[in-house]
Order: sequence, then C-alpha cells, then structure tokens
Amino acid sequence: MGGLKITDVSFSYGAKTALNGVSFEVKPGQFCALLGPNGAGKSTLFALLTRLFTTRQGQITVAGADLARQPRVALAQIGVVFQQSTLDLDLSVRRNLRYFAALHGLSGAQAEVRILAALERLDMAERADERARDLNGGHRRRAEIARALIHDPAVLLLDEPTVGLDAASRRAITNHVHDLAQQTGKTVLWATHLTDEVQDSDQLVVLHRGQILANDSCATVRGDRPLADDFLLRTGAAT
Ligand SMILES: Nc1ncnc2c1ncn2[C@@H]1O[C@H](COP(=O)(O)OP(=O)(O)OP(=O)(O)O)[C@@H](O)[C@H]1O
Repeated sequence: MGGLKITDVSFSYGAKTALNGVSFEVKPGQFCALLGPNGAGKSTLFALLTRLFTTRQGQITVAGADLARQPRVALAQIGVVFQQSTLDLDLSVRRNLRYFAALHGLSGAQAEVRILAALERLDMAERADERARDLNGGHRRRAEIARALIHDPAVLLLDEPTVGLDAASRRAITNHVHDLAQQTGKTVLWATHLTDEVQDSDQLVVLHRGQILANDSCATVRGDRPLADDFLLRTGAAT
C-alpha cells in the first residue's frame, strides 16, 4: 500500500503538451530514478504529484489514496524536496524543522523526537543548532531531506536535489537516500538528468518530451552500455 502509482497522466500548458500518457508504478522500499533531459516533463510531473497543478487526464495514487479524490490523505503520505531550497536561512536547522513539524500538527515532545530521528538519519544531528545560512550546500540539502521526513511519509519526492552541489556532497546525498529507501521501506522518486546518480539496482524511468522511453531496473535498461551512453542514444541529450 505504500507505493506510488501513476496511470496514463497527461498535462498541457495551453497548446504545449508537457506529459503525454505517463504511467509507471514505484513499489515500497524502491528507489526510482526519473531520468530526463531538460524539458522532459520532470518538474511538471512533480507539480502534479504535489497538487501544485491538477489534471483530469489520468490518475495518481499515493500509498493507496487517490490524489484527486482523497487529496488530504494522499498528500499526508508525501514528503517533498523541491529543486529550489526553501529553508529559512536565518533560523537554525532545528527551528526550520520545528516549524515544519507544527505545520503537520506535531506537538512539541513528539516533534522533538521526530526531528532528532530525521536529523540522525541524514548524519545531521550535530548541526541541529547551526543557522541554515552557515551550512554548506550539501548540509542544507540534507536538512531539507530530514525536514521532508518529519511527518513520516510513505513516499519521498526529490526534484533534482543535487543541483549546484560538489561531487562529494552529491555522492553523500545520493547514498543517504538510497539507504533510506532500503532501510525504511519508503518509496523514493528522484528526478535527475545526471546518470551517475542512478545505481544498477534502482528502478529507472526514462522520460523524454513528456513520454516514457524505458521503465525497468537500471541494469536491464542499460544492458552492456554505460548508462550515460544509453541515455544519450535514447534521448540525444548529453549528461
Ligand atoms: N509554465 C509553462 N508554460 C509553458 N510551457 C511550459 C511551462 N513550464 C514548462 N513548460 C514546458 O513543458 C515542458 C516540460 O517542462 P518541465 O519543466 O516539466 O521539464 P523538466 O524535465 O523539469 O526540465 P528541467 O530539467 O529543465 O527542469 C517543456 O517543454 C517546457 O518548456
């Protein structure tokens, strides 16, 4: 019941079709990379998943709840890390998370337990009282991922979460989130255009011009080719 199911979803901006009949399912505990070049439709799909936009074409089910019919139930099961950082830079990490916990109706003591657990999962507990502004980009991102876990969602959505980070931070965050899916059984949808963030055992959905070109384990999709070559061949996009 904890997974994510997208069935025949389409979306247009006026005459411009951004998503055309997109269907795929991600099972609990699975890390799914949504790989697509610029303009593929990744952000549009994330906007639909978070109900920033709505569409009548297709169906989205989050942990068994229909996003259109039971939006509150479905959204309560989603944690999101957007492309643009949304931390309050003048607050400490802990206060950023506290504020978010309050939005989800978590009380003081309960919130503190959840905050500590989420920060520990991201190796950020010792930075809880540092101001967000004083953290490097990688640690800010980790704080945002911890924040997205506060309400214990079944599904974690991350839209190009490593944008602007150096190689070491990218790798650390990618590894943390892979571990998270495996160890907690959460469903992860990770949008990216960077092939080196995808591991062979991941589910790989390749999106191009609003359509799905491949959906299988990364190992099966790429076969004998390095993923970067395979992606280039399928989409004509350099990584
Ligand atoms: N507000 C908008 N109005 C019109 N067209 C749009 C709008 N937003 C996106 N598009 C178009 O829809 C398509 C999908 O865009 P989207 O931003 O979802 O892709 P993306 O995969 O997230 O790309 P990127 O990696 O650049 O963020 C593109 O052709 C884009 O030009």
